[in-house]
Amino acid sequence: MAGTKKPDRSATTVTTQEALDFHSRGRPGKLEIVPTKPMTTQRDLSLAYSPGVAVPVQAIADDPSRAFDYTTRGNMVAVITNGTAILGLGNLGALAAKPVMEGKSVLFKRFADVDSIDLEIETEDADEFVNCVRFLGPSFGGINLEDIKAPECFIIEQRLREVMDIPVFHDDQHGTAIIAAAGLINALHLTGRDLKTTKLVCNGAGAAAIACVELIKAMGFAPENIILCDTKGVIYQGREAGMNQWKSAHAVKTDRRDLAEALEGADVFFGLSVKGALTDKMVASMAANPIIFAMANPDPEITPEEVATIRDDAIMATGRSDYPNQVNNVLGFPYIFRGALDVRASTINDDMKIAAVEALANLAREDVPDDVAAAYRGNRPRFGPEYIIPVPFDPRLITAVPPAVARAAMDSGVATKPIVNFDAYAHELSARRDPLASTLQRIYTKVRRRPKRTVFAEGEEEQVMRAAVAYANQGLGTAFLLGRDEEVRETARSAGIDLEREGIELINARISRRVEAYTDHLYSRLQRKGYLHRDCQRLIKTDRNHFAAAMVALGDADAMVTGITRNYSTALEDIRRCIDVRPGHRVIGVSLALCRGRTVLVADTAVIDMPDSVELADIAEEAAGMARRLGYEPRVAMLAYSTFGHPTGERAERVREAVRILDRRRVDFEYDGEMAADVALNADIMEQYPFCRLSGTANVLVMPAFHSASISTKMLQELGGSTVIGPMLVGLDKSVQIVSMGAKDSDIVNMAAIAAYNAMN
Ligand SMILES: NC(=O)C1=CN([C@@H]2O[C@H](COP(=O)(O)OP(=O)(O)OC[C@H]3O[C@@H](n4cnc5c(N)ncnc54)[C@H](OP(=O)(O)O)[C@@H]3O)[C@@H](O)[C@H]2O)C=CC1
Ligand SMILES: CC(=O)C(=O)O
Ligand SMILES: [Mg+2]
Repeated sequence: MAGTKKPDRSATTVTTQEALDFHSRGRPGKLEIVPTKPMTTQRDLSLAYSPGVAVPVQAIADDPSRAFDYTTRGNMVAVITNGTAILGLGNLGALAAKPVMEGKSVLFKRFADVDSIDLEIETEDADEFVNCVRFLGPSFGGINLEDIKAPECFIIEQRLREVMDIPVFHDDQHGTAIIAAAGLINALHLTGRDLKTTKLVCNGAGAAAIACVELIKAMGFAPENIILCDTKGVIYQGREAGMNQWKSAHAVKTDRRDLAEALEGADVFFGLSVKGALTDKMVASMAANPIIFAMANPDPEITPEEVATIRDDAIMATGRSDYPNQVNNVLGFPYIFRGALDVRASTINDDMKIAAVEALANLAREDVPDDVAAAYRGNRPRFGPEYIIPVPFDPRLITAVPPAVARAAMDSGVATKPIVNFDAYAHELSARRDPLASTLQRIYTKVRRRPKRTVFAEGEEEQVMRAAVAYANQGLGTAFLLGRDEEVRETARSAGIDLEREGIELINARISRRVEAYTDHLYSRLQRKGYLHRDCQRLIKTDRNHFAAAMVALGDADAMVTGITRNYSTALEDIRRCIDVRPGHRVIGVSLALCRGRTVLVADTAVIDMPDSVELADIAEEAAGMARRLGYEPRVAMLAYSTFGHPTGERAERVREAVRILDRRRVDFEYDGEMAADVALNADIMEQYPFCRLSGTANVLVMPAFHSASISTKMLQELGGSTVIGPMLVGLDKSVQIVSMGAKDSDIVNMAAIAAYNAMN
């Protein structure tokens, strides 16, 4: 059997500094609350607050189910902890747990569009905890308990389930059990084992471990074949030290007394304890084709590398995202709550959990279609020892797990609002995916498969260094940092950035062996534009953009990113001296904007000031090409202040002429215009023009001029809360991206990834 010899760690570990910066940058933490209704006028105030608010108040008082229509309750889950078992870090208190809880809330939103808020409760007393939570029911559609240690977690969950009429779900218990069970079913299948005769040892007898063992027993595992261990060794019948009723329920008759003895000849190891608990010797003593799920976080009981040095017949899983087979409850809680909320389930019962197990296990056995393959690092995964469970970024999860959970809730009688049309429900679920994140994910994945050498022209800047490190760390390729050695190293030292790592190369233009070749290249292009050879040499030696662009022009780098120290047009001028326009193309800027779940490309946001009709048609073609490269089938709206001839005017006529040019060119994408932005983006308004040739609302907006493009994208960003990426430069013969001045390291990495991606297209 293929073993775990080469764990894929291409998106490798982050540094301590990166983790702290990520959390402190901008608004501290990972969450903010954003209103969903306007609150700008006296009327808004009257509706949202007094007197208008009294109307839904009365409606809810008359019929409590109306709270789901008039408040956030139906889509809101509280993530609640007391911090007594934070990951595998132990009892570090409620406050220290907050980053994990904020993280869980963000994952709820990111993966399943469930709104969520974290609540940290400062007590270790189960009664106090229960009393604190039990009265919060009206605020939420569900309660996700997190990182509360055993045995208190069992008492707390049980009591809350009894007194609350919404789902109460301890994620570390049931989320973990569901994912581990799904992975186990597939691992047993791959190793030809029968559930009823397999021998399993679980290290840890806390929240996660007890729930895992209970679930697999419910699925048919023989109780006598499961041995639980804790800090005191094997939990055997008659043991007294460190016991409680939940451990006792799983005590077995055995002479084995410690983990090493328990594991001799065992088929399966479940680690839900602490880092390093499993030794080489123990792994060696297990049966042939052992199944090892080392699930402690952040560091597993044993690493895949360690197992690979001992044997090559193991199926290995961890809780981490940087190895294959991530058995982590992130695959469960967002989707389980999505399904439960969508049918307004009163609880999450065993049928719903088992439905989730089956949905996850089956998904891993399905062929991975092209558009989904992008969610996976490396090669397209195929069901096997290194792929027993889907990855969290698999976009199929949202349409696979919630419907299964919802159906099970309906069948088991706990759904108060059954789903009538499951096809329509599947569409609704797809629309909840974050399209921009999927686009970026696809770009990152493709680049990881064919890593590129990208030159970061402004290598002396701190955020550029961070971006270069992230670029290399994420397996996107080699990052060339351009700058004077001493300056670069000094800045890195004082900022605590470690540049001495694989994938980072410092390049000093002044002493580079390639200065002559780059100078000759530049001179051949500029000699008839008033430049002497020595002028070109000075530009190459002293100007980072010229040197970097020459590197790309002569094939010493695949892609380039610049822009934080120089304005866009100056940087573009520098680059154009070294790099041609791609034959038959035009250089423009395209911005990608995500607003309220919709993604649109806007062009030209960077280059042509006042385009004429031919230029507008060219912009439409370039933008449509970019849309296709990013995975969108373009529907291009040629925008103006007027719609299909009304009102008339000189600029509108230019846009109309551009449409006629596109007609004559017989381009192979949908386009129409001129039209106003609301016609392009609002299906109801577009319907008033039944002759419009767009088959749906536009996803590419060609603006009548640079100023309207730039102004509208910036307004979208600042006032509309949109995420805007770009302008992305298209039409050059080599791949270059220019970020905006003062861009953050994360923006720079995204643009570097886009540059690397364009370099392969
Ligand atoms: N991959 C995933 O999705 C998840 C992973 N986990 C991981 O599981 C682990 C436990 O979490 P949780 O159940 O919530 O915590 P709990 O505090 O409820 O349980 C911890 C258990 O681990 C046992 N333990 C601690 N150290 C050792 C050791 N050296 N040898 C054997 N047993 C040990 C404890 O034993 P004793 O009873 O004697 O104190 C206890 O039974 C953590 O590392 C956590 O990150 C948890 C949830 C999800
Ligand atoms: C993943 C998780 O919830 C934990 O390790 O606690
Ligand atoms: Mg947890």
